[in-house]
Amino acid sequence: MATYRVLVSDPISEKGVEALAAAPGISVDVNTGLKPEELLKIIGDYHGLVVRSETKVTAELLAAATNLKAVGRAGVGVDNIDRKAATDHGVIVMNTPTGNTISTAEHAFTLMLSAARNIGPAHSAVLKGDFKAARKAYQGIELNTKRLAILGMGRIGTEFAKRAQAFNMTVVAYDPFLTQTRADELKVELAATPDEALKGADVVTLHVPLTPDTNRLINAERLALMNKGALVINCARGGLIDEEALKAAIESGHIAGAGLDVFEVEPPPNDHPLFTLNKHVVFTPHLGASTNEAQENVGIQVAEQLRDFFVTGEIRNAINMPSLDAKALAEVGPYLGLARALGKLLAKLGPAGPDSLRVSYHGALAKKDTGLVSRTVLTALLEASHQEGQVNIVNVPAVAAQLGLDLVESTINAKTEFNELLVAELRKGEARYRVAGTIIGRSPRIVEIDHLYVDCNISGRFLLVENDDRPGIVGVIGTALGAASVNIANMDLSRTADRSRALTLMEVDSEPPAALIDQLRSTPGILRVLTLDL
Ligand SMILES: NC(=O)C1=CN([C@@H]2O[C@H](COP(=O)(O)OP(=O)(O)OC[C@H]3O[C@@H](n4cnc5c(N)ncnc54)[C@H](O)[C@@H]3O)[C@@H](O)[C@H]2O)C=CC1
Ligand SMILES: O=C(O)CCC(=O)C(=O)O
Repeated sequence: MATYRVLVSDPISEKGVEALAAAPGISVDVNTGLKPEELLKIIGDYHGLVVRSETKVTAELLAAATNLKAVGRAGVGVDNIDRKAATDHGVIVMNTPTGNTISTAEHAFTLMLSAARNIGPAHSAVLKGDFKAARKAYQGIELNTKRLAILGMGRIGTEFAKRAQAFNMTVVAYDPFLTQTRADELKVELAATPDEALKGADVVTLHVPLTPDTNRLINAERLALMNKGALVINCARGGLIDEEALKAAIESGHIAGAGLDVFEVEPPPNDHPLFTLNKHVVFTPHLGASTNEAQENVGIQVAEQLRDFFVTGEIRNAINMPSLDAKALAEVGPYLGLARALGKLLAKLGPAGPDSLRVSYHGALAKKDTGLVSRTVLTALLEASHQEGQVNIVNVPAVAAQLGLDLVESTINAKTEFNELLVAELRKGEARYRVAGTIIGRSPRIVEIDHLYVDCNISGRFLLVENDDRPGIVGVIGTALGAASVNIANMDLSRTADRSRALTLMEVDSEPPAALIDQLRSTPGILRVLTLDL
């Protein structure tokens, strides 16, 4: 069994490390706190990498990670991972979306309560002996009946809303994917835009990912839409807020305070502009997910996901390719080998520079989760014209797009003579090159080549000969193979209904020599000769 080396470069729970190390064929090194240049030196030795938010998985690191197959993020946000570079290098990126939801919602809620009641500065004042002065200085606000804007109504935003409702706050939410039905279910007002949510809000809490679209989502104009004396809570990502604009709004007295767990740059510099406003802002050092429970959840989840990926090929919570759970994998798994064979076959049969690859699914197969099967056909097709390792299941859509090759998938419930049929067709202009296969019993078989029925294994060495359908050709081929000492293991004959064309597909025990191929190609009546290594 292959051994996969996994590096854990940020601290995760011990149970997570144990779960990974116990998996067959996986060895784990825990090496946290490495400097980027130190990580760069060793990353080439690893097949898997486990990170939290400290390790920056940059394009440079990925370029050096020549053996890397998967990065597991023990947490939600993947903004510390260059997703495009990972995809281009064929590296799967997985996160653990559910393990720290409650802890983060609770932490954001704690920041809201702390900001509303000045817990941070009041605490410091007590320690400094300013008890009496602090009792005067730190009069807070009640949250009861206040209007709360939630930007990002995903897992954490939804948990925050439930807690706010228990405090009798009115909740308005903006999220491009929040429907009116879901908003009604959650008993929140649905805002059509972030501005609509912020207008007249007493508190805003952010629960969106940091992306180019959400960068500086909260700026001076949006802060101005909120009520005077409003609070700003950010337990998502620092880059969501224009920190200078927040400072100005607090200094002007329009915004009363803030609770911030995250910073645009982490760790923040000692002269961070907001640090002078520590009477108004409560800070925590990115602690949202730092509870025993959350860390155990995400540590175990990431370990199990990586283990299953390396041991069984199951893909869960991938952010750069379709996921495939154990049940779906069991259903389509037998088709993956067939898909590879069809892709390789098309690479031999098809033209250079095809326009599109159409993969269609017939019968019961049409109802299964076949995204990975289509990608497998495409990968095998493109591998044939690329250097080893250049194209794989993760980066194949990007490679195909660069080549101008469209992948078109269709599910067709029409009856065929097979219960299930996988058809792959390359198109270039009006020309079509089509192959198909199915599973018979437990055995994957290629059953069609360019509309001619065959019955052929999906692996082995083959000689394909297309010829005019006339007597004697099979004899010529057999004699030539015998003379070259190439033994025929299996042979399949097929012809068109009008008997104009015939196909002979032979599984052979050794590589047919080039001279034999030339000899067959120059034989009258033989139209095409191909060797296939499936
Ligand atoms: N401080 C910490 O330790 C932690 C921070 N986080 C951060 O919290 C974020 C949210 O986490 P989850 O709720 O688990 O993610 P999620 O994926 O369940 O929810 C994110 C929501 O944001 C919405 N969204 C995307 N773009 C938006 C936009 N422009 N405006 C409004 N909504 C938008 C999405 O539709 C989605 O519903 C993560 O991306 C991560 O950055 C997560 C865990 C811990
Ligand atoms: O690993 C951590 O503690 C950070 C968690 C986080 O920010 C996330 O899950 O997005």
